[in-house]
Amino acid sequence: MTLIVEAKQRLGAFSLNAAFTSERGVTALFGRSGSGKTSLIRIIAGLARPDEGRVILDGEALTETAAGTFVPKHRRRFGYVFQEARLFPHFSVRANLSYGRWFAARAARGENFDRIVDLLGIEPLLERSPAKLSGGEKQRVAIGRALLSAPRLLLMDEPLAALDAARKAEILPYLQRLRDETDIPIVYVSHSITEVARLANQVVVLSDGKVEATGPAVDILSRPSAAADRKEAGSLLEGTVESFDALHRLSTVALKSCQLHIPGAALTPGKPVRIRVPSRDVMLATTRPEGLSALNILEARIEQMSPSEDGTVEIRLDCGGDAILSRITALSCERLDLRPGKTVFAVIKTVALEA
Ligand SMILES: Nc1ncnc2c1ncn2[C@@H]1O[C@H](COP(=O)(O)OP(=O)(O)OP(=O)(O)O)[C@@H](O)[C@H]1O
Repeated sequence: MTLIVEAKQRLGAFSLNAAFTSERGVTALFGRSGSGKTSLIRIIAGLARPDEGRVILDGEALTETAAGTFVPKHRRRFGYVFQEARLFPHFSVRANLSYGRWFAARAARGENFDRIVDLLGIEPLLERSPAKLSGGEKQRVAIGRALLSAPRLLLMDEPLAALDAARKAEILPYLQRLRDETDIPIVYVSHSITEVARLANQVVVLSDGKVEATGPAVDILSRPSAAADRKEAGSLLEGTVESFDALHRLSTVALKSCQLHIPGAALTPGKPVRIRVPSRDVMLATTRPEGLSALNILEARIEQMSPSEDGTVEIRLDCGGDAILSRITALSCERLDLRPGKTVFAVIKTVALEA
């Protein structure tokens, strides 16, 4: 799959001028409120025409202003999931799902139903009415309905934004399965770094209508500028689960050349995982600390130090090939005489890790 998007559009005082290409998996359109994410996804969907630009999916021009091409929304065979589920209130869940299937190309109907119901865990909900579903359950049904239309591309605009943290956590694993077990490409709009870190293969960062950065999620999200909110800044690491200690509910994850211990969820040995390490949860020591409750103490080399005006310094560490960010005060930097090239020990609060 190759999706090429180029779009210029004036919307009142706002001007969108963005282009990206995506190859597979989940492409996240990420940026703060008002950066142009929804305007761009509307152009991809065929809900809006750009003043200038093109949307090409696998060589087929769906929008191409230079040639006067514009395939209307309903003929693009895309699936949509919005912030609110928009289910038909008088239909059961099963009937809502069948509505999606009705739009599928004839060949794609039928065999998919059970697989999608199973993928999203909605079998027990089939005979209920939408009014009797939680927000998270509704959203899973909406995703199922979109999938049953056998879309060539799935567009998701802040699908978790209306849900509380517990419901978000409940849905994220289903979205990961969707990414890993189907081959439908997804364009996913979000302003949440946590969601993007969990789901995205590729990230397109939008800022004031323009593409500020684009590339693999692991590269883009580990940049200090990726986080709109300083509290969210951190690094994204990829590793493989080595083992799970059931007694202590602790998983061991192998990174490039070191290990991290992660509490909580039973991770499956052999599986790839992502771990986000917020920079404010990484402390530094110049000698290996002893008698400390932290389980993750990694030897690292200081690569780069970027002081901020607020009296803190962001320090980029090389931990045996993996980049980890730490934010500490300028005073601590001075006291520890930190500088690029120096060997330090990164103390990472284990509870802060999420796979
Ligand atoms: N039809 C329009 N006329 C004038 N201005 C518009 C129109 N549509 C969008 N805008 C403006 O364009 C900018 C980008 O809006 P857009 O909804 O694309 O941002 P967003 O990144 O999706 O934001 P959010 O996360 O808040 O939904 C905003 O400043 C918005 O006010």
